[in-house]
Amino acid sequence: MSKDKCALITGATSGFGLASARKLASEGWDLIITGRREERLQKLAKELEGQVRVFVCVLDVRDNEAVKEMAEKVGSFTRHINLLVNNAGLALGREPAYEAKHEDWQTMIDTNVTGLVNVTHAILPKLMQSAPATIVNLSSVAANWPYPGSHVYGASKAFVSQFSKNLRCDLAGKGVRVTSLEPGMCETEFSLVRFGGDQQAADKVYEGVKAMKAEDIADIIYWIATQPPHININTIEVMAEQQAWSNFQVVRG
Ligand SMILES: NC(=O)C1=CN([C@@H]2O[C@H](COP(=O)(O)OP(=O)(O)OC[C@H]3O[C@@H](n4cnc5c(N)ncnc54)[C@H](OP(=O)(O)O)[C@@H]3O)[C@@H](O)[C@H]2O)C=CC1
Ligand SMILES: O=CCS(=O)(=O)O
Repeated sequence: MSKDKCALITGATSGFGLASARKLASEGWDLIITGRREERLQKLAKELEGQVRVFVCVLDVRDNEAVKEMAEKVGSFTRHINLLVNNAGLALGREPAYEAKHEDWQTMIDTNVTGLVNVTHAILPKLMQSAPATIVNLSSVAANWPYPGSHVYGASKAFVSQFSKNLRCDLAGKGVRVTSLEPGMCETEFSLVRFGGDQQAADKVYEGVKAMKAEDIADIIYWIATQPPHININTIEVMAEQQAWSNFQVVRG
């Protein structure tokens, strides 16, 4: 069994999770990669196995029984988990609340809130046994700043940010750091998923903007995880240089 550092990444099939897997592998970290799309996980494992040990686990974070099973199974791969990247998540839709589908709201809550809680609860004992360790929770600028069409997505990320701070309170002095990472616009499959597979609508989001890339976020995650053990990065909000806040809207009668 390896004594090297080991990271568990949820949502490693795309975007931040995929880029983080590559970054961490290039730095010698063993990996537990999870997500629902098995083919992508196997392809990634093949790519990285020359560099580090990789454990593949097909997992829907919404299914708490499956999450608990995964936490059991990883015991055969590693005795320690030094980094949990709680990354699996999604937005669905950009229409106003009164046109949104209830089903989409439920899926965002089930994934971004319940899924993240499921994984944290199952893996926390292993992180504590492995201290020093780090949890990086993928929140969003949408947790901090309202915008039209963000309704449940932004609210689910506000949960992630506050949960991160509350976890910090309980874990202080126990060697497990917690960071709420709050990125703005990043070009990944995020918008493609948000717009139900409409590539044109997704491309429009990034038109004329040098958006951040998944690799930028992976570098930040790696930096957070490799701070000296006595330092906790509480929150990082990060945006593309071309993105900033806008003014209040006024609806005139
Ligand atoms: N891109 C952006 O602009 C920003 C994104 N974020 C957040 O960062 C995180 C990653 O997003 P990003 O990489 O951009 O998006 P992607 O769509 O590229 O990746 C999302 C990942 O989440 C996984 N996922 C989604 N639902 C589930 C589920 N039920 N169970 C397990 N895995 C799941 C997907 O895997 P699979 O489908 O195979 O299960 C995929 O690997 C998300 O939480 C997102 O909200 C935050 C701020 C900005
Ligand atoms: O979390 C994603 C960033 S945004 O689309 O809400 O600005």
